[in-house]
Amino acid sequence: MTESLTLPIIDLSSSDRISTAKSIRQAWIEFGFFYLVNHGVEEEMFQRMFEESSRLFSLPLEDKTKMSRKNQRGYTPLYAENLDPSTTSKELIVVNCLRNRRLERGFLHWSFGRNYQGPESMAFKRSAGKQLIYLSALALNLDEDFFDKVGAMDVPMPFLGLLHYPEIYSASAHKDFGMITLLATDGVPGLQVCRDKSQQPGLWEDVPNISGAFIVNIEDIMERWTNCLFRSTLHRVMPTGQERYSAAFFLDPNNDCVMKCLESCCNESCPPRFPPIRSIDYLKQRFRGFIHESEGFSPLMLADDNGKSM
Ligand SMILES: O=C(O)CCC(=O)C(=O)O
Ligand SMILES: [Fe+2]
Repeated sequence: MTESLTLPIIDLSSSDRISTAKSIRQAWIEFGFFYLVNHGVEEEMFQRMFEESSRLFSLPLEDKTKMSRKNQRGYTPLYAENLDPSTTSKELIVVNCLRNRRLERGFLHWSFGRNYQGPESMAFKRSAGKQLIYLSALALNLDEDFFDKVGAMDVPMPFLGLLHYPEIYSASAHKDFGMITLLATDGVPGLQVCRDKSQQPGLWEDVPNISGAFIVNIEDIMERWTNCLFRSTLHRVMPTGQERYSAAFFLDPNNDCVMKCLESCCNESCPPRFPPIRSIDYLKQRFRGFIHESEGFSPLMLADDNGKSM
């Protein structure tokens, strides 16, 4: 039987930012995951977003295919993800949260909470994602605005992935590629993490949903930046026989930001493990081969802020 994991709970509304940053550091070293509460996005917005997601996924396949994935955004059908061909992979719709396209506009409120009054860049400054970036810098003994100073956040790349798992569908074991993920689920179980990927067979633990909380995890870019101090943890979604909806807000640095091992994460006895690399070059390497290039379905490309592929 799979055990349930008790992840730490981080309260974003706490006025003691130093203590919050310490708890985040501990959580990301130990688990790579935590629950985030009091983050400013009301439960009612989660509800509205899942209703809208359900409406979109129930459209006929030909309508969904018209939104086929291009430049990192749009519809990815069942089975198209290339994580593990032996499993039944979910369908998803990816929207870029900092744009004003018709499909994307409706999700801005959800992504940014009630603070959203436009323009999007202002809303982003107050979003839970941005606050987490500030707290992560503090957690790494850096200036709060460190990630602004290195140009990671001047044109951030936040993508909202709406995910749909029909009854028997799942997501195979993977780690996320970017910086930080904020995940909301409709409460149907299935998410599991494997804390020690070297152990064979791996021990998978359930991550129960907490109503109204985000499940937040570190992604590979942050693991690399921190010289593996913070853990990008292997996770998957198992089929439960119930239809399931979730939404993942993937926060990536600006494409041109160069990720160089953070000074607070290396020293003579622990030298940098990875050479510096531009965020876009790293992500391109990682995304290559991730999506099947089937007929009528665009190969995955990364886009700059004007929607041009790079
Ligand atoms: O649906 C979930 O609970 C997890 C989704 C996920 O891990 C992902 O999209 O990267
Ligand atoms: Fe993931």
